[in-house]
Amino acid sequence: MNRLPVSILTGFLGSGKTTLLARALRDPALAGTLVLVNEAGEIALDHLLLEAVEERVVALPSGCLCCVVRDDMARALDRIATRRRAGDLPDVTRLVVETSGLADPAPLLYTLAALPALERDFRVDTVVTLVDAVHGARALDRHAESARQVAIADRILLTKCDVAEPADALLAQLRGLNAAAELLRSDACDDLPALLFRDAWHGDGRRGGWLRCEDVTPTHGAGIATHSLVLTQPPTRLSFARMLGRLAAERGEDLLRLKGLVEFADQPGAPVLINAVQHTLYTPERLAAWPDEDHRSRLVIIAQDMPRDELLDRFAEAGAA
Ligand SMILES: Nc1nc2c(ncn2[C@@H]2O[C@H](COP(=O)(O)OP(=O)(O)OP(=O)(O)O)[C@@H](O)[C@H]2O)c(=O)[nH]1
Repeated sequence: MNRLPVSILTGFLGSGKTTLLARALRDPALAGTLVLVNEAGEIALDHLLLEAVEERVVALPSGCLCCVVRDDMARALDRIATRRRAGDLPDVTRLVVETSGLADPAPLLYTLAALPALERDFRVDTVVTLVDAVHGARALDRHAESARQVAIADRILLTKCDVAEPADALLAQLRGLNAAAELLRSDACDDLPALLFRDAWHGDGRRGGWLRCEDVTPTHGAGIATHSLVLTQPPTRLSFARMLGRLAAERGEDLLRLKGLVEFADQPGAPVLINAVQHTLYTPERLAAWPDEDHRSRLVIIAQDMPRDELLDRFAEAGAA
């Protein structure tokens, strides 16, 4: 059975997640989409707002997607997987998880990857983070969760551009937090199924779009920066795996996202797609060929309070820089 693609929809309180999801679910292309909603308040309301598809929406108990609720999430996912395997959900082809506006979404990605039972059944496709063009800058300044939601995104969607044009300062802030993500506006985005699901982790990797981002020095108070590294020497698979394992173990909290295409000395000819979120290293995937003419091994790392020199030292240790 194929793994169910999962889209994670995140964004600070009131950024427009439920509004967007209600719009998206009216699209026939998303007919087979199951939705998990996780809310911050005591009373779950969002699932009521998604009435058009209520039978497809499961509201989790209140709370953030932090350690406490991770169990509920894991249980909900496990139930979906079990029912699918039993042939109970023949029409379900995708899953959207709307996170609480107060949640750091990294633990959810961790839950999906770290539990073998879930990794077998689900595949994180895209992380979409909504940022309110009106209040977004303030949320980013005041709430670390908001910054982490942006840092972990594959796509950042600016909402409420009908009310205010996003300020240059906000755009610079977003770029400073995550130069690798695609930056889109909701008023110019009609194809919501394609926004939520585009096989970003793998598809983007093949096209290498996110690898073309430039280095960005930390401008944000939270100390989150995007580092682009080009490896000058091919590491061996073992030295690279050891180094990444150490990085994830020692600095996992601060390693928000790592993606890369690396050609190994002991496996030349094609690159391997590397993906990590915090403590979680996803199974590397060997591509059939380089996605474009650029055959340099390269990585994009979004991290908090991690000086570039520290990263360079670690890669040098693995014989890669
Ligand atoms: N003008 C305008 N209003 C919007 C837009 N998107 C959302 N809103 C409004 O913003 C408010 C909050 O939107 P929600 O969709 O509830 O936001 P949310 O992210 O689900 O909120 P939480 O569940 O609290 O995290 C609602 O009143 C929406 O109608 C937009 O693009 N333009």
